[in-house]
Amino acid sequence: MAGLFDRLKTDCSSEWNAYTRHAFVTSMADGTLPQPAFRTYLQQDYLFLIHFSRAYALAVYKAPGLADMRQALAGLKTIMDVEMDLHVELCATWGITKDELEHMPEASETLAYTRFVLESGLRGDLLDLQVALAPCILGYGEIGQQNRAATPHGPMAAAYQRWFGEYASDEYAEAASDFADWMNRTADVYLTEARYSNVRRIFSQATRLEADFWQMGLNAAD
Ligand SMILES: Cc1ncc(CO)c(N)n1
Repeated sequence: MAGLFDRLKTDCSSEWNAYTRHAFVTSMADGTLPQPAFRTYLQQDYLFLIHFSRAYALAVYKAPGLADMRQALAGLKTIMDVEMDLHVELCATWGITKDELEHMPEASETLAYTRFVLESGLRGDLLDLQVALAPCILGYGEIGQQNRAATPHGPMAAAYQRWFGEYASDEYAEAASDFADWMNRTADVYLTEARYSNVRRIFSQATRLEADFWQMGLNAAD
C-alpha cells in the first residue's frame, strides 16, 4: 500500500504543483529572480525557521514514545544547527547580522503559515502535526531534486546555486526521506478513513501557505 505522503500528494496535486513549481522557484533556477525578492524571502524564512523549530519541539512533546521523540529532536537539531546557518551566511553577504535577522518584523504570510502549523499540532496529535510539517520538508526536498542540475545565470547565480545546493544535497534528501517514513509509520498506527478528510485538509492548507510564502517574496520585487 502506498504511504500517506503519496496519497496526499495525489489528492492535493494542484496545490502541490502550484507550490513546488512556483514562479519564484523557476526564476531562481534560471537566475532571473530579482535580488529583493530573494532577500525578502530569505529574511522571512529565518523567522519562519524559528517558529518551525518550535513546532518540531512540540512534536517532541506530542510523540507517543522515545523513538518518535528522538526523530523529532533530530529534525529540530537539523533546522537549528544546519539550515539556519545558510540564511545567516547569505544574509551576511548583504551586511545583515544574525541579531538583526532575528528582530525583523514578521510578515503576515510568515505568521499565518507558522502559527497554522503550531495550531494544527496543539489541537491534534502527532499525526496532525506531522502532516502540517510535511509540505515544508518534503516540498523543499522535491524542489531540490527537481533543480539539481539548475545552472542559474546573472548577478544572483552564486546565491541561488548555494540555495539549491543545500536542498539538493544528499543530507537533505535523506532527512526528507526519513521524515516521509516517519509520518507514514505514524499513519499506519493512527490514520483511519474517518480521519482522512481532516488530515487532507491540513496538508492542503499548509501547501497553499507555502505557495503564499513564495508569492510574498515575488511581491517584494514589484
Ligand atoms: C517556507 C519554508 N518551507 C520549507 C522550508 C524547508 O525547511 C523552509 N526553509 N521554508
